[in-house]
Amino acid sequence: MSITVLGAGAFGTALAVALATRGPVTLWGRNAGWGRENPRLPGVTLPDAVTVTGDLPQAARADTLLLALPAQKLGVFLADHAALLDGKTLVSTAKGIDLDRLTGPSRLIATACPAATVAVLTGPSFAADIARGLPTALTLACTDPIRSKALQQALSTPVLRLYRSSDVTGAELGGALKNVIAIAAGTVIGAGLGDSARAAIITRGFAEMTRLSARLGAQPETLAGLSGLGDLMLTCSSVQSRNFRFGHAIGSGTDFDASTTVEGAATARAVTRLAADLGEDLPIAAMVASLAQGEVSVENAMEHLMNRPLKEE
Ligand SMILES: NC(=O)c1ccc[n+]([C@@H]2O[C@H](COP(=O)([O-])OP(=O)(O)OC[C@H]3O[C@@H](n4cnc5c(N)ncnc54)[C@H](O)[C@@H]3O)[C@@H](O)[C@H]2O)c1
Ligand SMILES: O=P(O)(O)OC[C@H](O)CO
Repeated sequence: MSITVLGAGAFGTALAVALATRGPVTLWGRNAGWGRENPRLPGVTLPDAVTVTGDLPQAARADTLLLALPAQKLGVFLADHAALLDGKTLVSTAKGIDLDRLTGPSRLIATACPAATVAVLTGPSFAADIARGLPTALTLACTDPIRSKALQQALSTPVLRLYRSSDVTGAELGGALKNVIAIAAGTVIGAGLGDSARAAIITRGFAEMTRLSARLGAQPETLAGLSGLGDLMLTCSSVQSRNFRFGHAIGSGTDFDASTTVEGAATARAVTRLAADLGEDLPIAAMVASLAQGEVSVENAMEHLMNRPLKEE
């Protein structure tokens, strides 16, 4: 299997480094002139087995392409380059819901590239950890059982352990929705509301994740796995997470670099629209959408959440 990673941000670069322990990997980036150390992943020197290129037609010759672009950029990228990508095995690593189309990466791929085999690679994993070779476990979701096993074999290493799933919808929703809840958790901690409040927001946030995912066709057990609960735990508990740090900045009223990829901000807005269409009540996601757009103060948002009508768990 020949492998190219499309998208030379922190995660694409980390995946290329990890997979280079198995053989040659091509890493394509639109700005690929930074040499052997990507400023998005400082302190990591690319091994010789990684070829960096800005030539997309050449990079897309591989049969398996890992898409490591932000979710809000993926739809246009796929549409622009469908002629190069269709018919390939396309593995999305993006953790978000497209705000314009209200859909996850797998449907974006299937729409733009109907002849492609679609897979999703997701789960608790910071780029820096993967690039350092720290032990990591991920979910590889694909509905084609033969292709799924082949991908699992090809993308696993002694320190990167992939579990298979056929629930593509559940796997990608877990990864997208946990980013929204991580912003909420960061906000709680940034505002000094304490660890008990964080535990409450994570747990009630998980209830929102499973409720919406079930309405969209996901299996509950997928949400309880690495791609859902596992990634939720990681992202809500670590300052390595950009989503958590973004929330922390909101909660503490401090500045945040707007060029940082924070998937949960746009995804919260997408989730709020999806929930309205489905008649689902997702108060934490709605709160994150409002906070991220500066429409509500942290104090008012928390007061609103705490004073909703009392209910059964
Ligand atoms: N960083 C992590 O730890 C991590 C872990 C797992 C999953 N992810 C997911 O991977 C995805 C990418 O995140 P990241 O951390 O690599 O982000 P990043 O901000 O480090 O990099 C994003 C990359 O996408 C490129 N890009 C943006 N728009 C583009 C376009 N239109 N065409 C081509 N390239 C474009 C940028 O140039 C940049 O290199 C996100 O969905 C994220 O949730 C990230
Ligand atoms: O830095 P974040 O918040 O985008 O999180 C990175 C990964 O998704 C963690 O699994």
